[in-house]
Amino acid sequence: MSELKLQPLSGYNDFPGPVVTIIMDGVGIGPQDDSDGVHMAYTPILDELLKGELVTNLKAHGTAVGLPSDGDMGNSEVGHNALGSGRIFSQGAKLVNEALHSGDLFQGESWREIKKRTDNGGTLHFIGLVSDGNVHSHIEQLNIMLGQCEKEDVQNVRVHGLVDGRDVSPKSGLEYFGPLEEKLKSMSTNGRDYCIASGGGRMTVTMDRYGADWGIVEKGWKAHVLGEGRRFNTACEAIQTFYKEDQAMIDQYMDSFVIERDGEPVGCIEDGDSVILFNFRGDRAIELSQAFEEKDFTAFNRQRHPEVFFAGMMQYDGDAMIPKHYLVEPPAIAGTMGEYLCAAGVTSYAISETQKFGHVTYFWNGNKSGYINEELEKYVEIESDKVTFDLRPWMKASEITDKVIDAIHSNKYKFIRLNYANGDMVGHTGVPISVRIAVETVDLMLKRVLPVLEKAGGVAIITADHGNADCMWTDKKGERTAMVAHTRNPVPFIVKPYFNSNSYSLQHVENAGLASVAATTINLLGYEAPEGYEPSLLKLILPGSR
Ligand SMILES: O=C(O)[C@H](O)COP(=O)(O)O
Ligand SMILES: [Mn+2]
Ligand SMILES: [Mn+2]
Repeated sequence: MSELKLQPLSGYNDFPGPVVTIIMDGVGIGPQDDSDGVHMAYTPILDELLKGELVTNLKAHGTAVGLPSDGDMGNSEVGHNALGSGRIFSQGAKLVNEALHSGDLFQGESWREIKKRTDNGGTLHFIGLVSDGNVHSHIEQLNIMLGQCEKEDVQNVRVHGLVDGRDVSPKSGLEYFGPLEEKLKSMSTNGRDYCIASGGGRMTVTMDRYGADWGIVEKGWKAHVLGEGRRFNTACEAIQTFYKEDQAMIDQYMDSFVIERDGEPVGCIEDGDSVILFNFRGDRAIELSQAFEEKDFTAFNRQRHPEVFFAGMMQYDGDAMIPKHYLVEPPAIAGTMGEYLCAAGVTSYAISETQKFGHVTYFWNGNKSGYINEELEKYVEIESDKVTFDLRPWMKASEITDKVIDAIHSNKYKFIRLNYANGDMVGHTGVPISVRIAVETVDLMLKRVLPVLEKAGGVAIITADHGNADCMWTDKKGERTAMVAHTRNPVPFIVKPYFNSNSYSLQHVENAGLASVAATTINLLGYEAPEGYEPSLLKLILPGSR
């Protein structure tokens, strides 16, 4: 533990209230036109805060958060990893690419075990998100693995593909499933039999997170494992049929589908088979992993629990070791801010609603679930509604705020962090009227929290993990397409102190990104930032030094 010791910040005077970090999920700084849902919303509080002295923009995408290139939009995982760990780690998207291109992945124990099973007649099933969104998966990574299967002459391969439309454009499924089905067909020579076996929209089928709605995983289990769901001859036929039957249908909400051949599901998962969950990001991969791995599983009735070799693209939870087998070693995110603060005896409080609860705990703590030190920390989850959030854009922001106000009043916590999910979760629906209400909700919450913090004599840090609401549509030759994915825009960074014991100025940091928030927070709590952390965005002005 000794290397986790924080050194006191010289010249620092303590103040009575807490440091409160408010993450406005998905609220980036956009083009300030009518496609920008943050700009379009009525946000008097945020507008005023942005005029303050301790205000800047932060990079929240691409290499600033450990993604392969600056063409990659940010996301909650990499954003909260950076916020909580104060450093930039090469993330799943990048690590998997490296392991695939070097071929290391195919030398690993998991791949070799899978090969043994397929040599013994087992089918290899790939389950995952079929798109190039690069948030949870990338189709090119699936393609490389399929190429290797062909090269190693794996006989039977089935793909259970989830339709995206959330990290990519809302009705783009055929652009990915068309070429994939073609590719699988062309690989089916010399006795090989490769095809898509089942699938469905990612928000309806399989990819639930944080236990928000296990029914989603059950639906996936039924389609992928048991072969239960509406039958089609091909995945493209399924997608086209869903579009035809409902003009308003968008990919992420599609029902499950099962591909049949000669009247039977073409790819149920059976004893002796292998399964690769090819998503690299953990939050929406953990529940399916548990369904495959846990002996005494109670979240839903599996009906049948096949004996398979199950491997994740990565290990999704390093503490709980979920899953046991995986293809690529995840980033080793140690020495997080939470670990340092616990070692220094600093009390903290983390809160969000279900959809983002793991973001301020699990992602924040370097993809580890559970408390670091239960005596010093309190984690609170408010149960999210089970709807598409265009229907309830206020989400649970008020309930979160009530609790935060209580936490400030209690005087028990020196550091409070919270995530308002609205800008992001509603941003993903692409419904402008709802996005506007979502952003206005967050502004109203600031109006509620800040006066309480002012009374307590604390300091607020207000920022976001990436953009989303800041772009609601794209316009091509006068035709608007809903933009439901995250953006590559910077995010606001605002420090609002309500004390007069210290005085700060902004410190210029070249290419400042989200990872600098941790050092800043640790400084505000009275400590030097740990070695290796990205530089703080604030400078403490010592008396007489101005
Ligand atoms: O999982 C999701 O909802 C999206 O793919 C990414 O959103 P998040 O990174 O904000 O969670
Ligand atoms: Mn987010
Ligand atoms: Mn999002």
